[in-house]
Amino acid sequence: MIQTLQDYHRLVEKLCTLAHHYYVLASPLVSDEIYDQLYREALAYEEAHPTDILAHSPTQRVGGEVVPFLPKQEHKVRMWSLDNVFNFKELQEWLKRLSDFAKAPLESFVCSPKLDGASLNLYYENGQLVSASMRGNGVVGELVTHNAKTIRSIPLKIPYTKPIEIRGEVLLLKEDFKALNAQRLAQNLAPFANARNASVGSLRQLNSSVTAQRKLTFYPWGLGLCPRAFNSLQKAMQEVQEWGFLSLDFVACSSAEEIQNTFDAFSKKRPNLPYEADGMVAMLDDLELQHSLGFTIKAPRFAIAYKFATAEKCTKLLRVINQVGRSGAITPVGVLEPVSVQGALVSRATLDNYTQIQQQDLQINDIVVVVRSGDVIPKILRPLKELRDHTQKKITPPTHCPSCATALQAQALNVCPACNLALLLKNKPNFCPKCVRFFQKPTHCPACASPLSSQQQKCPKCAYKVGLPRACLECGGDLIYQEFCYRCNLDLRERARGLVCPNTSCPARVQEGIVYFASKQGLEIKGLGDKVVAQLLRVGLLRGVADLYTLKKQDLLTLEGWQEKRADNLIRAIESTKHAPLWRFLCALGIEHVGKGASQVLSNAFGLQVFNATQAQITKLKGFGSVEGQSKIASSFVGYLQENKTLIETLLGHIAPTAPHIKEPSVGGFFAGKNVVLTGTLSQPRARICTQLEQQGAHIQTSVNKQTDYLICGENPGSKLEKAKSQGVQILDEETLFKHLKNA
Ligand SMILES: NC(=O)c1ccc[n+]([C@@H]2O[C@H](COP(=O)([O-])OP(=O)(O)OC[C@H]3O[C@@H](n4cnc5c(N)ncnc54)[C@H](O)[C@@H]3O)[C@@H](O)[C@H]2O)c1
Ligand SMILES: [Zn+2]
Repeated sequence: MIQTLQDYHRLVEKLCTLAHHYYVLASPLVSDEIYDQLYREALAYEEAHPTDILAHSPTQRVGGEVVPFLPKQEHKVRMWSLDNVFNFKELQEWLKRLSDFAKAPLESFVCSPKLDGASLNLYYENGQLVSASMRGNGVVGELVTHNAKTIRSIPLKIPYTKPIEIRGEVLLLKEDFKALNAQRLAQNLAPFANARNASVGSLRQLNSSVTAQRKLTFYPWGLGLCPRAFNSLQKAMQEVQEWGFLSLDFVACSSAEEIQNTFDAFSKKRPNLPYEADGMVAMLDDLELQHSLGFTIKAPRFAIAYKFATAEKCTKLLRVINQVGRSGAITPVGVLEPVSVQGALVSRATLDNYTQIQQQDLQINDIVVVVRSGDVIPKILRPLKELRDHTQKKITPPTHCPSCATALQAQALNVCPACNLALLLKNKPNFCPKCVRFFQKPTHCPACASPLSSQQQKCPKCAYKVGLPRACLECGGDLIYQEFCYRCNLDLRERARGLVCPNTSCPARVQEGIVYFASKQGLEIKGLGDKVVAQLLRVGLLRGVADLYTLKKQDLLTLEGWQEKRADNLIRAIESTKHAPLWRFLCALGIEHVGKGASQVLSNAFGLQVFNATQAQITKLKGFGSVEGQSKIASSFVGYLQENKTLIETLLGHIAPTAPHIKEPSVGGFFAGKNVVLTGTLSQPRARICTQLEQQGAHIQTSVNKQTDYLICGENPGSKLEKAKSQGVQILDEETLFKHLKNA
């Protein structure tokens, strides 16, 4: 928000620059939504300080300068701009202002799509098209009759013979725009940034044969000079259509709610419309009333543009802080001047990595474009360098972890710094250094063109070997391994890397690890979000995930903000994870590359023996992306288990994840294929014993039944012992149990 006169002057200068690029040069520097946002900031200041208003402020004038290279023409009746609203509340406010001004309730409106093209004013006399002029500054516009005559949807003759101005929008239909850009690319010409620019550029051509090739379309939306006493805009437009013009949707509405419904319907239809629309125009239908309500300095009072919501906003980047993830990766996060994006106040947004910051030359105090799409974390897209005001400061990457002060290490990025595509193994095709060719794995069989899945080594139809070639197909030379981004082809070898804190006991990493363990992706422990984890770490009740299982209600009750019920709930929530499915437990560990899918495959393949599975066994699993006998998932999983042996053992001492029964145990022995029940107190945690039994192919049952083979009986056995005896189930004491386990 601008506060001072100096800020206001600066903003007006920026807006003038942007408007010049948009209207005159037809090459906008920023998106419309960003322009609209800045425009509104100026407007808000002007409303609060009317005496400060600069006469050249874009809020005070229609459009831009008329371009000098075309003849000028004065409009018979002035042309206008439109004021904007962006939501229902603003629509209601406009309606209220309007009825207050009219001193009567207003009930008859028409709504039409707001076409995003170039305004054109057609003047007819004796039924003949005499002139066509662009809007220009509203009073005078560029005369482009020679070009208008090449547009087939503009009738050169109409049956109405009195002098009349018919106004509408010249645009390129989406299809025609696509074709035009494809053609320009083929001719090595720069493509147009959007259909509006292309339409404006095409209309301003000196040589009308260029315009004629561009397939422009004209839709009428209103009248200027008009001797005939029409009383309804909708009826007038129907009649215009009968004179040979295309028809635009005009929907009659009688209240704010109906206008809103029509807007919602247009928004839904928008992707399927043949043209680009950036909103909807709502107008009073009664032309006489329109006339009597008149105009503000640049726009009619009787009409409003209701703009489609967009996910983009701009705001100032105040500073950058560094977040440490559970893997130690440092993510720079931008602290922003709060801005409302799609109804949510955004004050922080992620910046991905420092390579990107450097590539974009992002600086502190830059005005940045922020997006929020769906429930994804807001993201800073890019800085608006045109709006720099000499207060900008460079951003330097950190050298030490903000949490534990360990020196940071560089690590391969997991996203492409240029286009942000997640980088997977497949981003390593072979590369021939001699003839500079990439060899990517084919998506279709080169021999018979059958489609291939990414895993296939041979074509399913003709059995042609479709893996990567070992030698260059052009020159036969050796291929080298090179990393590059699949989408934008950026060579990633020399790129700066991501930063990581290598300290596994870094407090920030530990905290993130516990939060993840308790999150929806992990064991879903309700009531254990980041704030609670931070508190428990701070007071020393937690040092790692394993401590969750020794947390006591009494300890929680000594902490600030904890009452009986809250403590009970948390303890119960933790307790309830003790028999969580094994795959969830694996997932909760947050091992790199081992997400939900991989955890499920691992759990189904190995059951509780997964903790003993070898890298070679895991690599063989279907879908584990084995490339030349290497699987990222397998090495990451096995590596994690080796490094965290004690942690896993401690966790399995507390909890016994439920695993699917593996019918064919990989290790045979006394318990292979047997159903086993445990009762009484044993000298080792029950979960650990269960794990060992399952590793030998036993199936652990919770109660004794006819299928039970053995009952393992510790001290103070429960009723299970009686039941086992009555069913004739063989009973083993602890000593025998361990003997058999050892012998296996
Ligand atoms: N990106 C930039 O840098 C930049 C700079 C300046 C302006 N702009 C954009 O231009 C807009 C402001 O331009 P403006 O003041 O000329 O207003 P406008 O172009 O948004 O609205 C007025 C125009 O809408 C057109 N229109 C389309 N469909 C219509 C319909 N159904 N009924 C009536 N009119 C219809 C008419 O040509 C009319 O002149 C801003 O909202 C902004 O998004 C962008
Ligand atoms: Zn650290």
